[in-house]
Amino acid sequence: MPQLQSRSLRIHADALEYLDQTRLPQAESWERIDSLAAWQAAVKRLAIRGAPLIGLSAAFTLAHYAKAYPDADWQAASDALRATRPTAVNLMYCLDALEACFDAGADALWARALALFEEDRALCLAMAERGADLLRDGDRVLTHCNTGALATAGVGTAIGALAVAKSRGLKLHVYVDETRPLLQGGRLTAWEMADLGIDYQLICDSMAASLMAAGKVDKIMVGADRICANGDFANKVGTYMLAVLAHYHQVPFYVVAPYTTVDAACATGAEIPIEQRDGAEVRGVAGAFGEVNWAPTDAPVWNPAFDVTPAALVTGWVLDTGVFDAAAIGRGEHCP
Ligand SMILES: CSC[C@H]1O[C@H](OP(=O)(O)O)[C@H](O)[C@@H]1O
Repeated sequence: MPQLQSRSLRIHADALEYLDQTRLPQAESWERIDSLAAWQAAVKRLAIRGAPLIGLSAAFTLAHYAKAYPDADWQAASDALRATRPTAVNLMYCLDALEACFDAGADALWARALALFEEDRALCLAMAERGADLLRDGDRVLTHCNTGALATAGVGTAIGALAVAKSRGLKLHVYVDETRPLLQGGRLTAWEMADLGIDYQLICDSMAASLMAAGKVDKIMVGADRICANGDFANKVGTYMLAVLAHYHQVPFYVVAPYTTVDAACATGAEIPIEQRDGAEVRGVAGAFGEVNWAPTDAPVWNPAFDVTPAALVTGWVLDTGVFDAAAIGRGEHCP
């Protein structure tokens, strides 16, 4: 019986189980993590994904490692986890938090990991409430990638706002970007929309422009992997395209994230490390549904996992502590 669990994590005293997100929606397959390498492999292939979830699962993996290997080099272990995916700052936030407890021993790491998990669960609900406050009955909302319960310890970030709005009785229609190349929208958000009973339509990323031109989108809500001190932010590739379109079509564009996604040490988006991923992800696709390659096997590929949206294109930053403009983020007003 897990001590704690979320939609995609089961936390035991000595191990972690995760819902393999590469196999959704066709299969709900739970896998076990019992080593640093197992966590790294799961995160690298996005079986574990989503900025908050990456950080939280790393925290428990490090805490388990410290308990199992009290005389090992915990800093080297933390450094190995930190290097796995460079863009989502929640990973660094969680590992920094555990490293600050090294002198207090393994039990302190475990307690800190539990606190981080409960913190994220609370942050999700807080930001979801604020995001839902921005929605109106009948709104047609466009989302990108996946920002639901699968990616966090709680109700999610942008999708959390949709879930809370639905629980308040608002009728929404959600356009779900399939989100090439790994299809987090088509596979995971569509699955979560059905689970939440929210009316939605799945679209190809290339269809978003025509939707906005037809006046069919009232708001856009996306997540974030790292928000800079000036409000620039990194999110799944394709987000910047939506922001430019939203600006042109005067559609309100919101980023929804916990305060733990804000990196005050990162002055502007130019400083965000953008993860470059294997070209095979663009030449074809694989999952529980099977595998197919449509491009020439030697087709050269450019595959950045994220892109950066400048603060000037953002209507508001919806955090657990409130809804802010770029200047307020820069003044640190979002900090609890
Ligand atoms: C609440 S998850 C935030 C963020 O993480 C996703 O990236 P990935 O699927 O590569 O882990 C996506 O950018 C979401 O918006």
